[in-house]
Amino acid sequence: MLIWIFVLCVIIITTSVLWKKRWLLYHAWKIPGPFSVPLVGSAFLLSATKDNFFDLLCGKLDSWRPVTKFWVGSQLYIATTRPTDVEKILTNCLNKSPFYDNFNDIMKDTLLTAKVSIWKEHRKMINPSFNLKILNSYHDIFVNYSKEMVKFLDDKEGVEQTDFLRVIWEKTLDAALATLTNVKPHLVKERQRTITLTVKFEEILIQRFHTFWLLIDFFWKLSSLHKEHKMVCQTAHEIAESVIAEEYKSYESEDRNDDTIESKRFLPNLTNLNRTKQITREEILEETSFMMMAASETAAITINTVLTILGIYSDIQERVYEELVSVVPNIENSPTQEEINRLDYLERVVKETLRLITTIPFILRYADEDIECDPYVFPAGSNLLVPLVLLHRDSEVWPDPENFDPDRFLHDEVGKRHRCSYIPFSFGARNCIGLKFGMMLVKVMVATVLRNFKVRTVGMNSWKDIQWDYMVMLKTKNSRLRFEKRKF
Ligand code: HEM
Repeated sequence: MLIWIFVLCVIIITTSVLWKKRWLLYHAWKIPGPFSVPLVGSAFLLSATKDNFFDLLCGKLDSWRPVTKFWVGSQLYIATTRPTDVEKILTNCLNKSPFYDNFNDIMKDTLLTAKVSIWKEHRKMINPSFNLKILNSYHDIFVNYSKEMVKFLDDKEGVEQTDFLRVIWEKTLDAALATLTNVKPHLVKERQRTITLTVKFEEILIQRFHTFWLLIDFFWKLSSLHKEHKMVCQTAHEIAESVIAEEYKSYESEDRNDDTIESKRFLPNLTNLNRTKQITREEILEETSFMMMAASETAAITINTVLTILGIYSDIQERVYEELVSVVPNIENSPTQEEINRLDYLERVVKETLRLITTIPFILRYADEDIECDPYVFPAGSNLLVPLVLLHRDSEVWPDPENFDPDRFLHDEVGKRHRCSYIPFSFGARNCIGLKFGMMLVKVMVATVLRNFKVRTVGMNSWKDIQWDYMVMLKTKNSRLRFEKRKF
């Protein structure tokens, strides 16, 4: 008897779940996709170690392109590499996928993760701090931290750099603090630990994703990894709190003038808005913690990848150097903002690097409503995966896509492509707020290093020899760089 009651309950629950999801299932059914089994979906096709997950995911999505659906448990994922679909998704779906909830312990209601209602308010408050006038005032600060990198390399000339990313990251973190806040970086105790903690946070998440029982919340919360994760998040917040405390101190000690450019920077601006109760201190803490990481890590990774690529393709590096010498003839002079803007070839090199090796290779949105992408409907309730890295390597858009060729970004070539065929900073209202900041910082740092040094990548002949560490961002794993001082 009991067994029959149990079977009946299972049938009732399954039918009611299927009934609730009938539209999702109906539209999903029409979209092509790999084999999937009840409860697990197609997740077993994506099971891999952390070392080969990125290649496996790219390989599978590539073989299922241009549009595919797959199930991970009860969650429907739809991936597309058609630029027209991508434009619709990034314009209409501003909410992030529930996948981003994994970051909630360290950054809950931040620009990256917040639900659209909170995001809209925060973005409106933060946008003015990224206008061109304010960004232009950062140029000299970026130059100063670039010179520190040159000084570091002068002291270590000829020494093989096996973790140059860390060296760059320390400089980009200081540059972010010196520009986005009014705090002098050296006053922030243990700021270098932020980097160690960020790396640890990412490692813990990777370990969680690759241990299937840790994906179940109940087991995750009982695990020692979760305890470690909590400790990392707490310490990261303490460091961000110390930045905010310094900001408040400088706020109180100086004669206030709210019309200066300095008062419009990211943190001073939020501190002002806190006085008028438009944002809480808790929200400022979350946003600051995330912004420092977003600004410093993405830029550092991009600079490291550009240098690694130029170390491999020495002919391209020589062209960058020739351009640098013609635009900034006197090595004693730091490049001015106007000179940096004239480095067209360097800009094309950075863009081509971000095409082939997209720092953030995937983004995920959530469909709150049905999105029509002829002949399919991406139904409300699905997770929409935009594989930027595959979009950027689509042979129908990019002839010989695996060839590193900066001239793809010559003005006339750009005009021939769909505007969503190249979007390393995402697209639409929820794109990267730091696009211009990031491009400026990357160009200034790379230009300053290459004006002084020739870089060589040890043991690699092609970008395909680079191995990758993937967790949200794509970092080089095996890059060994050697710097030789240029003779003048
Ligand atoms: C230099 C290389 C950079 C790249 C390739 C990059 C790329 C991206 C991408 C693809 C997104 C969308 C992420 C998603 O939707 O999941 C994003 C978002 C974001 N980025 Fe960047 N970024 C860079 C630098 C920066 C810098 C320097 C800052 C800060 C100064 C920054 C701040 C942000 C913020 C706050 C968001 C969330 C925006 C929102 O949802 O409103 N990024 N970035």
